[in-house]
Amino acid sequence: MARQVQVNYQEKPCYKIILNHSFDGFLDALEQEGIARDRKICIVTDTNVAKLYLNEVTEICKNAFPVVEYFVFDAGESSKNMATVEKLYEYLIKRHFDRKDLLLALGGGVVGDLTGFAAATYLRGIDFIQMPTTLLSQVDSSIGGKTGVDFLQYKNMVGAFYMPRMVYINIHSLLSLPNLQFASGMGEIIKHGLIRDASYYQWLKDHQAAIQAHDEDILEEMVYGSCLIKKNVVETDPKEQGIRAYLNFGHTIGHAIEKMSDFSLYHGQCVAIGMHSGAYLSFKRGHITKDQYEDILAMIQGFDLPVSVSDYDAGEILANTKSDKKMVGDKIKFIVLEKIGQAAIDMTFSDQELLEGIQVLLTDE
Ligand SMILES: O=C(O)C(=O)C[C@@H](O)[C@H](O)[C@H](O)COP(=O)(O)O
Repeated sequence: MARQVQVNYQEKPCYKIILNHSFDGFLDALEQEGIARDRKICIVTDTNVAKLYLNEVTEICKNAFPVVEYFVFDAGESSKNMATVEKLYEYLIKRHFDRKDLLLALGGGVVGDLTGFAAATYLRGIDFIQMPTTLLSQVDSSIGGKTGVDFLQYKNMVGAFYMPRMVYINIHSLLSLPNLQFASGMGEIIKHGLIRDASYYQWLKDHQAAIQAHDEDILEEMVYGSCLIKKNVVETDPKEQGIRAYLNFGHTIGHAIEKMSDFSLYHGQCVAIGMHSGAYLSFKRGHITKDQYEDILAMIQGFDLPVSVSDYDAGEILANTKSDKKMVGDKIKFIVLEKIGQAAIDMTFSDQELLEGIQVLLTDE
């Protein structure tokens, strides 16, 4: 086995992130973590991931579990809702899944968030394992126990903090990712460096060519580094009472653009665009220099991510930003960079300043 990261919850060991280069080590990982196998398992995945990995993972599970079921839903953010969760509940009820049984989330962020939420609520909570297959889910959404679905016009509006029993990462699955999805994950990875670790940010710059060539050892190093940063943040503040909000850098405006694009832009692309605003406003507040601001833009673009949008109205973006669930009264909980590698919460931005931060994103094309 390659590397492992222990994640604690409320200062007690809770689950491990296990990095590997195939799905083959999954049974050994279950054994190592003392996860019982004399129970039913339901693999939850989407139509895209099912084509790639469902057979392989099902065969592996059949060597360990007496009953292996699978539930496949349509790929995409449009499935991340209560209707899909209800279908999953029904599927589990019909197959007599009880409280000692297990769910396995095989896929990206939508699969992990939705399966985790179903696990948190079905029979008041059954075990689940995260098996993230996208870059974004490996470094971000599978870690920290945020589970949930979108509701009405709000992203991740209904959910629960609910910890997985294990996160099993197969780095090799990154090699089959479409370029846009790989870039989307890089958005969160760049964010990790910017908010928490300047040396990791520099490392990403220094290894850009190898990362983009998908050198598997370098990818492992990068995923491991990001997992460590995320682990550190969620251990310090598991329920987002304080510094966990730093992980929202780029998300406040990013979520608004994601929704306005009708989810045609990937999450990480929208975070990249949102980070542009965050970096710009950090520069305007005098926290970072113009050179650093420009360096951040170049870094984001260097990893094939957008820093602007066309055909959007600044006022509309602001209005959508203000409908984010993270508003405190009429104030936006905005995340800025105090310097490269250190974020801060700032609730003092006026609408005028925010509009200026949005304006820099808009192009005429
Ligand atoms: O784990 C967290 O906390 C994060 O905020 C990580 C984000 O990158 C992630 O997109 C998260 O799902 C956003 O959560 P939300 O509470 O802002 O919806």
